[in-house]
Amino acid sequence: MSSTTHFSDPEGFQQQSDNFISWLQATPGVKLNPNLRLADLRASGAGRGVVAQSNIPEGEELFSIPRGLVLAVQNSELKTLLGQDVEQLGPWLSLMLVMLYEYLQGEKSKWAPYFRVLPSRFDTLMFWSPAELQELQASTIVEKIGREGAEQSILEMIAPVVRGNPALFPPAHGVASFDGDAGAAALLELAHVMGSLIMAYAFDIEKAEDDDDEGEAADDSYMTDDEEEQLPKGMVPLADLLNADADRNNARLYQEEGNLVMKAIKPIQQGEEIFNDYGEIPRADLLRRYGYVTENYAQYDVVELSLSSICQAAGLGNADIESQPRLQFLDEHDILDDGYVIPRPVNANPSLEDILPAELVILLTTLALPEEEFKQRQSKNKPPKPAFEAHQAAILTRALQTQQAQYASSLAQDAQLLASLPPLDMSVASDTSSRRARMALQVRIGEKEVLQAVLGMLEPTATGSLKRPANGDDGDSRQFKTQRM
Ligand SMILES: C[S@@+](CC[C@H](N)C(=O)[O-])C[C@H]1O[C@@H](n2cnc3c(N)ncnc32)[C@H](O)[C@@H]1O
Repeated sequence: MSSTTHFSDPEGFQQQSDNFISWLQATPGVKLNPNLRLADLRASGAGRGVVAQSNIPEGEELFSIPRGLVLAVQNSELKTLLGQDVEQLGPWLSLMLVMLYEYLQGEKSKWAPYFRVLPSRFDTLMFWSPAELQELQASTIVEKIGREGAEQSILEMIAPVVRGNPALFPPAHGVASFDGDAGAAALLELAHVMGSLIMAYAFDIEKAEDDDDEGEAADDSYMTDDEEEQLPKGMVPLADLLNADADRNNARLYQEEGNLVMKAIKPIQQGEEIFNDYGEIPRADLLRRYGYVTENYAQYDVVELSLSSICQAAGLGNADIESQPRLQFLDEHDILDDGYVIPRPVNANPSLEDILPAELVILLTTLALPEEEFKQRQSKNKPPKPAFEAHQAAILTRALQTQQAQYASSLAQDAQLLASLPPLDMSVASDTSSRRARMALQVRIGEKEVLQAVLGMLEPTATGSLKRPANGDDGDSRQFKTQRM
């Protein structure tokens, strides 16, 4: 949510929007469709957003931002001033360093009017207290926040550069230097603001020659390990002031040779908000990355099972690949994962084939094989096909039931609690903890609904395990999708 409390100067909100638009209009190469307005949507908890002032046909250009105006490593003078290869820090940390530099330059930065419209406080999970995180109960999203790892990277990779170049990074936030404990705390706070902006606002920037590619929002968690595989990131003024809506996406960013161009992908009516696409993400991830949840993302909710919980449900002592031949076997064939995602069954007549990833079914099948059969498979070096029978269903049911039991409240209790809450009034500065508690409640309700739905679907097959042999020929072999979320 982006309410009044998220912006450092809420009184000057409209003035800053106007100044930002004037800055864009005055920048050579920027093209703005006159039918757009940068709107104040704080009353609905959406901060700023872009709204059509008259009807806009499909395909019309909404705005065009020259590549040179993107707040990105290659456009900042920092790389020349530092005399070191900033890019080697990877896409996240290099942009974070550049944003710290530009932010600390204050009015001297080319992007000063842009910084003034960006929020400085967030509801993303990185900023939740332990007590607030507890409201998510057993949600596996908590393990993906990665605050400790992010802080370690900032202290190891960013802090030495900042401290070694005080003229480029003048201390701010009430400290005389970024050295010492107080300095480190101030630097971490500032770096988290930049990291959160990158997570919720930045785009992956394709190289100019990859003409006409679609722009996609920066993916994945705040500073992941696989940085080498990622494209450089950049903050694209105005493009990142578009909100998103799961059902009403009507605009897309196209990365052309010299410009990043936002175009209408549907006819847009006067007064309609212009929405970018943040992807088909579960509400848990929406909350982690963007700090808000809306009901229409419920269709993308998932439940995640760890490998160790599945192994436990299958009666294995541990999920250690070296000591478990069945896991080792799958790992050698590159079909073993740390965790498995089961999406919400959304079709009118959902089937297990639609929702269970083939890799999960292969794991369950391998774990269910009688020892003799497993040895035969091993000697033939052939993993089993994904066939879903009673024994597999029984293991999966146990794993899901164990997961379900880890939530501190039931789905019925949560649904009752949500129904008893008064409507959220974003026009008054709502108390942060209750706003976050409500969002956590929505996320855990979604996960419990998925658990309940999948358990219901498994029941007919799982109860068959009492009647059918584990390797029974009468089990139903089906086609499972190899594609996972
Ligand atoms: C790319 S920015 C969009 C601009 C943002 N509204 C602002 O004022 O700076 C993404 C942030 O906008 C907010 N947001 C986006 N879509 C939203 C929606 N449908 N409802 C509420 N907040 C939304 C979230 O705070 C999210 O982290």
